[in-house]
Amino acid sequence: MHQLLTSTEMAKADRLAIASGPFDGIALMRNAGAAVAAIVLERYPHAAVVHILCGPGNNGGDGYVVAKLLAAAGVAVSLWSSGAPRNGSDAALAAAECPLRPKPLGGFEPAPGSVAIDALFGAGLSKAVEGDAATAIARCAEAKTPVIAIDLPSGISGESGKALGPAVRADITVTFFRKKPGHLLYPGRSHCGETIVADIGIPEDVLAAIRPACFENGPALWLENFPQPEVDSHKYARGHVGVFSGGQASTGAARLSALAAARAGAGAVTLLSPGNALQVNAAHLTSIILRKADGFEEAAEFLAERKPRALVLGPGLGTGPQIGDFILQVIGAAGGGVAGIVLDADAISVMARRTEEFFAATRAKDAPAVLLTPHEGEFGRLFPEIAADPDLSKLARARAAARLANAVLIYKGPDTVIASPDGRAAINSNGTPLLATAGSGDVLGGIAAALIAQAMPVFEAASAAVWLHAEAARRFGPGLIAEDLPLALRPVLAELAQVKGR
Ligand SMILES: NC(=O)C1=CN([C@@H]2O[C@H](COP(=O)(O)OP(=O)(O)OC[C@H]3O[C@@H](n4cnc5c(N)ncnc54)[C@H](OP(=O)(O)O)[C@@H]3O)[C@@H](O)[C@H]2O)[C@@H](O)CC1
Ligand SMILES: [K+]
Repeated sequence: MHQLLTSTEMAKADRLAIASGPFDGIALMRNAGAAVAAIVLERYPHAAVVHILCGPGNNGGDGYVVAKLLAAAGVAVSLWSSGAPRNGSDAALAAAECPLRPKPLGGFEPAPGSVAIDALFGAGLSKAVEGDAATAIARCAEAKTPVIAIDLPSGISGESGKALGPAVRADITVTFFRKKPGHLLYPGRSHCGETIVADIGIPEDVLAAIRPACFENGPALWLENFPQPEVDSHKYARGHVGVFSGGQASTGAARLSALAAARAGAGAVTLLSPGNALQVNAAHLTSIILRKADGFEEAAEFLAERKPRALVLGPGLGTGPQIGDFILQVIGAAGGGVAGIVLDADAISVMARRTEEFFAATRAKDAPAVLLTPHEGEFGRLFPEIAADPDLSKLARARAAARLANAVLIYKGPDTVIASPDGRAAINSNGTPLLATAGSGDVLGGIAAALIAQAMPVFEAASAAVWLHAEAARRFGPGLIAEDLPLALRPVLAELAQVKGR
């Protein structure tokens, strides 16, 4: 259920389902309407009136089916239409099968104690909602009428989650077969309320032909690749992570990354510290290995001798010009042995001043895989043209940036998007405002590095890290600070290990 479908992919699912039978278009529409009607009866059994607002397309068609079924169940139904469905469409058939006559939408006023079904626009939304439909949306909001949206809250793009003008704020959104990106990307997500996915008889095997490239992030996406330590595994076989520390006044961020990497299962973690910060790092570390690395030569010695599988560069590293040289040199030297380099925080800000050299390094033939973890501000600095394009959704921005940088991206925010240069993307849905705390990003980088070091492919490792990080925060609850996150991973990891062991 974790695949997210674009409107083109959903239309293909529809066509393939009709071709394979037994349901034709109107039968799928009847199933869709029946699913919505069942939810209305279950959730609002005492509604005084159910207002059904139908648009001119097939979303409206679903509404006519709901009207017929609820009326047959003895519910007081009031039907409103913004225009007759096109002749010959499934919606026209559904309207013809409905015994109720719709009233013109312009006269709609929600009655006290009523519930509204939003069947105005769904996948076919093509422009901003205006006129009677916009007025109807405003009237529901003013009267605080509970709204159940069919497929999408009208006015929200299923593709981008953007509001094209006025948009319904639903309490429940019932969509069909699979969610769409707009259910998870903001502001769409906040317009959906609870999103319920209903089965309308489209067979699962249509997905093999559609090959969706976008997913809701969760264990279903990556559990297969999630590391499980073997009984006889050696600590270095469980993956060695190297984390570069900043100077003596800014060492904490790297230590948070290092500790998180250790908790996330890296067999060994080395903190590479400038000589002037060894004392302060040593005073705070126990199981983490500490090694002096002043400048590139000593870092290169570490790479050659200890053969780490993953590196974290950025937290607390500083933003001086020599840091930029250092990062480019490490990327250049890491190919072959290192499976992935996580570049976060200061590393992103520094590389944003040298994008040409940076992208040349990440695109080089033998470059290690790179994982970038920008928040909104860092994204804007590193990818200014993509960030400034008003037509792109967050999903599209993440994908374009991943392609440009030839890197996996964790584009952070309340709807974090993980994107791979191969076009795959995942949208995270278990985020929590608790994660908006200093040092939380450092922990995320460490978790991702640990999973890469344990042989998880970088896109899957990044997705798993984002999910684990949020899950740990949610379960810990209020009062969370970044120091708590590594230990808070433990119950989440234990549960995953149990599921995987089954
Ligand atoms: N695919 C499936 O498997 C299944 C799909 N099903 C259902 O079908 C829905 C998709 O139906 P759909 O394609 O007919 O699109 P829909 O959203 O009804 O709107 C299109 C109409 O609205 C118009 N219009 C658009 N925006 C407008 C605006 N702002 N202001 C004014 N007009 C506007 C647009 O006009 P046009 O752009 O052509 O000028 C066109 O006339 C889907 O969401 C689901 O509910 C289910 O039955 C189960 C199976
Ligand atoms: K709708």
